[in-house]
Amino acid sequence: MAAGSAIQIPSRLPLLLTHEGVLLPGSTMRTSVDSPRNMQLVRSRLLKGTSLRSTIIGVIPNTSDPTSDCDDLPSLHRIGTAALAVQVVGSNWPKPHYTLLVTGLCRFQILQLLKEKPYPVAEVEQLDRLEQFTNQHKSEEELGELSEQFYKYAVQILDAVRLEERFKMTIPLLVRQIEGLKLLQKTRKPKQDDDKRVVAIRPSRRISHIPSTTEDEEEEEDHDDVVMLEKKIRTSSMSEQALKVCLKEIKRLKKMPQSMPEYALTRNYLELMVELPWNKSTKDRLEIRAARILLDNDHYAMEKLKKRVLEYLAVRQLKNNLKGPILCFVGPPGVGKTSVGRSIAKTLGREFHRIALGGVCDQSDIRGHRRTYVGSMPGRIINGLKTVGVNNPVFLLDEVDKLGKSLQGDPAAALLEVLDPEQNHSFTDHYLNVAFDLSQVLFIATANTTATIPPALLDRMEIIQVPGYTQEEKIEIAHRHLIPKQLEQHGLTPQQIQIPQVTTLDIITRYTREAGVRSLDRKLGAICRAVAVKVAEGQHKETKPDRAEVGEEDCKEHVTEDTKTESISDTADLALPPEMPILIDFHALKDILGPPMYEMEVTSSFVSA
Ligand SMILES: Nc1ncnc2c1ncn2[C@@H]1O[C@H](COP(=O)(O)OP(=O)(O)OP(=O)(O)O)[C@@H](O)[C@H]1O
Repeated sequence: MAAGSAIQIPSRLPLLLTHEGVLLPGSTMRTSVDSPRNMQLVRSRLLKGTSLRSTIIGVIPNTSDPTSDCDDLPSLHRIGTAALAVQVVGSNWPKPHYTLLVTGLCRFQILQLLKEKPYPVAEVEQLDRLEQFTNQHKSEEELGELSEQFYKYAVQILDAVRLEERFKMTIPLLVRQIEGLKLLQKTRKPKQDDDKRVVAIRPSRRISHIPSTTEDEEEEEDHDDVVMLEKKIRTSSMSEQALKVCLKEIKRLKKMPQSMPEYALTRNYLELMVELPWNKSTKDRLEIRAARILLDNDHYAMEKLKKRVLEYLAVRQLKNNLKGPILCFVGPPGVGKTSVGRSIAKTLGREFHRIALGGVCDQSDIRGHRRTYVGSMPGRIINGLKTVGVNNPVFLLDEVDKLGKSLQGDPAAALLEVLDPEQNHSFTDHYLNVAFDLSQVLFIATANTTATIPPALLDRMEIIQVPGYTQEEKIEIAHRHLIPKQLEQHGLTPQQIQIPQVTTLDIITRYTREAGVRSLDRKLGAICRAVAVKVAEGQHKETKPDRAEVGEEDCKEHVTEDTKTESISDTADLALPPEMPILIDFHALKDILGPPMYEMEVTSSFVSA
């Protein structure tokens, strides 16, 4: 198959021995040159100084050349490719080597090896017709080039000198290659889809041939959720303005890919809008006589406050939609301001929600953040409405005197709108961005002092002073409310503990000094705890009478064991040990609460006076 009038390659060619990759005529290959023989060939035949000489070399595939010079030349593959070096790049890292870019010209076969050192040179016979260096043989050679990665096949293609033979060899390879490419295309498809998802999720998923059931199911679920959400929006009783906004948002949500952060934001917003009690309210059960009884039962004394609350409720009963003043209970800590608020809600049969305003210094705490903010939330008013689930709860704005002010705005100013009956029917939280009617909400505020309440806010409220209690009132409160409550909390009964009024007076005068009763309540709690221990120990002694003489230490050691073995009937029989009820006298008081805290002070002031 020697070429006739076509271009002839030299009959003697220096040989480059490659061990990876096969250079086929018409293709280009980058090969690393690092064995001494190949290095020598590059230096003396291809390089002239630092520039490249255009020399044709013979590239012999499938030959692992030994790294040492002295070693014999390995056996060479019979057929090689005459090639033109296009580029040589030298490097010293990690060891001296060249990277050679060669273009295959035509096949040749070795006739005779002329020399082995310093690099092999052979007498060759050209096997392919070489007309031009470029596209002439491209169509044939492309076949081989395509399957170049199949190394062993590439060598066979190189060996197939006859065109017919070459086709026979290449076509099955090509078919395999096409199948492989098809498969590759299929597996890559979901990735492309992922990119497309940003624009439209559903259509692209349907086209995809890759079965991804779980993802599809998830999407279907989400789709169902959105449909459900839309249904809820349409059936909810929200205002016309809110409905309009929600429908617009749901339309946006449907088009939005779930991966977008805004998707979750919009969804949260819509869910809140659906959850809000736009039209849901509890029915007021207002009966002034019952209200009076309930207030009297819950709180002792506070006559002025109770009277005003009853007046307020009575007017409400007569005139339903009262745009009345906001009541603000002002008094020292622990005088029952919060608990009266709770009682009012109970009296009216309304939900109760306490909003602690102490330390709030950000306007958005009341009005919410705009939805463009990262981590935006509705304000405390809207949140409270969501929590109670009705639009007519009793909101107790606790500690209005402790509202702060900061760079983030003045929360007191935001409260003005909330508390103004003329304005609050269209209160607009920044997060909702639509008006919500607060006119049905009953606001009650509490404060320790009016001095720090902003005048504009003070102006909107009716101040009811709740003074501190007298000693007698405190004793009554303790015996009517606090002691029964503490006994219940500690699992005690009046048969187990007795606190005489003189002891209560001792606690009030010698252990507490306050206008309210919170400290008194705490001391009573401490007494109940101590008595609970005694009662528990007494029960234990009664269960095991033979151990009565045993030292206290020994008793403690057996507590767990005994508790395990005790039957319920045993404990029931022995619920009242003989020394019950435990009487709390001054000695017991000293034992439990320690020495009196204020006695010495009183005495010394008395003496000095
Ligand atoms: N007149 C009263 N009758 C019955 N219990 C009372 C009375 N006054 C206060 N209490 C009780 O005292 C405790 C403290 O009351 P509460 O928390 O309502 O005080 P407060 O005035 O709101 O205090 P603060 O200003 O610190 O919030 C509650 O358990 C409450 O039941």
